[in-house]
Amino acid sequence: MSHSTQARPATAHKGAPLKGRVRVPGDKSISHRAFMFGGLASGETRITGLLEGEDVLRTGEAMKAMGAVISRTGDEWVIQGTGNGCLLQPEAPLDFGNAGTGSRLTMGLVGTYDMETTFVGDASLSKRPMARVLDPLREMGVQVLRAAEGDRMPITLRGPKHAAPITYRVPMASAQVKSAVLLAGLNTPGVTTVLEPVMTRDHTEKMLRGFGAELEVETDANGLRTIRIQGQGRLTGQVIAVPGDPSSAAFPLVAALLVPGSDIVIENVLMNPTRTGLILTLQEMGASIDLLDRRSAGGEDVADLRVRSSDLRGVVVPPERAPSMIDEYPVLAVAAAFAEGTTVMEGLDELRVKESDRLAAVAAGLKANGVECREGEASLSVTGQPDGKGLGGGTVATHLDHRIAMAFLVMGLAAEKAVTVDDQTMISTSFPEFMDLMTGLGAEIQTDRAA
Ligand SMILES: O=C(O)C1=C[C@@H](OP(=O)(O)O)[C@@H](O)[C@H](O)C1
Ligand SMILES: C=C(OP(=O)(O)O)C(=O)O
Repeated sequence: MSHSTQARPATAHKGAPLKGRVRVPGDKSISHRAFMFGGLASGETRITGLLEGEDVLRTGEAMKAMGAVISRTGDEWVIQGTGNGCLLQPEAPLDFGNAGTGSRLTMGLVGTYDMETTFVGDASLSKRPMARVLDPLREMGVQVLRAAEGDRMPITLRGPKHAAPITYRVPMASAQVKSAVLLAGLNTPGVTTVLEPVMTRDHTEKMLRGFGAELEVETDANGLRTIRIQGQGRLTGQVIAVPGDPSSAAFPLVAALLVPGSDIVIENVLMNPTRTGLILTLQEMGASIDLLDRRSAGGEDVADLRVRSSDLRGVVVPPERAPSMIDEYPVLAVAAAFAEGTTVMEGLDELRVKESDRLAAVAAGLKANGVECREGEASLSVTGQPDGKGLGGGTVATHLDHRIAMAFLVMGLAAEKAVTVDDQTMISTSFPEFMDLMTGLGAEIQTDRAA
């Protein structure tokens, strides 16, 4: 298992303005799905721009363990898929490391196969709730042979001889749960239906269609989405260019807003409307973010983002916006720490079950660095200090959570005193180039000796 590696702290200091043009790595959600659907389809899938973060690479390893042939040639990843309905029983447990998306989607993907599959993960993933995926799978006939208390990993699934299609209303705003049910439907005869009351990222729907699945979506007047997938259809290999991840772009973006005199461009960022809540919120706060050269690439909207340092003011972020910026709250809270007035964020219940309890981790990190904030059950309010005076000087506990580490390193670039995070190793799960990219823009971040 990977994360027995020693913790490596890092410290960020206030310094010169950030300048330059950068590209962030490929979108994590699309990269996971590209490996999965390519591994399942008939024929060859070729992927450029794939995120080569640990989370995604583990999905690739899992697909290999079930029969896909995956190789990297130059900048391209090439997959020979197993062909529809032909996944093989893996010989060893599938180790998903830190990745909720990889593990939950794969449970859906393989759960309805007539085979036994074991899922393991690191200390963070082993604490995360899996009942949200196991419950609908049970309804489809999947047996959970083993699970730790409260339906947590390690988990062993045994697929049924004949899976049954279901209609499932997703009880929380979660693209992972929606996707797991749709993927289970792929190997189930008949039509599997997912009802989604609150729209979440739609990469599964879009990409499955692109691979040739028979999938239809209807949205009613109240915004309820009905997604129907015809089981046992045929997926065919595709050519995929993965756009830059807006959830990774968020870190250099907020850093450039906060460090006076900064002016940067982040190229080729995914602008799918289910992912742009942070940009909208920051613009409401007064951020100078220009979307340059908006274009369509591989069925997705992308743009180059020009970001200039800006004076921010506090806003109220409505709960219904949460799904479109769910992974961006830690760095938004950091932006709010430098805004005039108070920023109120609501509808954050899902933050409690990410790689860490992000609501608690963010509040503790802000307090350790002199920021006034209040943590509610599912809300956070942060009162800012526009010039960063008096802020910083603390060490933040990251709890194996990449986004907590990156968010607080961004804070250190603008606070009066340096900010230290207790461990930067997890950053490689989603953004291995983070340190190089940030220091290339002029940021002062030092890696400290192993703790
Ligand atoms: O489907 C996906 O690719 C993801 C969905 C989100 O999780 P939830 O579905 O748990 O909200 C998000 O936090 C995660 O980083 C990626
Ligand atoms: C929540 C995240 O990922 P996952 O659920 O895939 O671990 C994230 O990347 O912020």
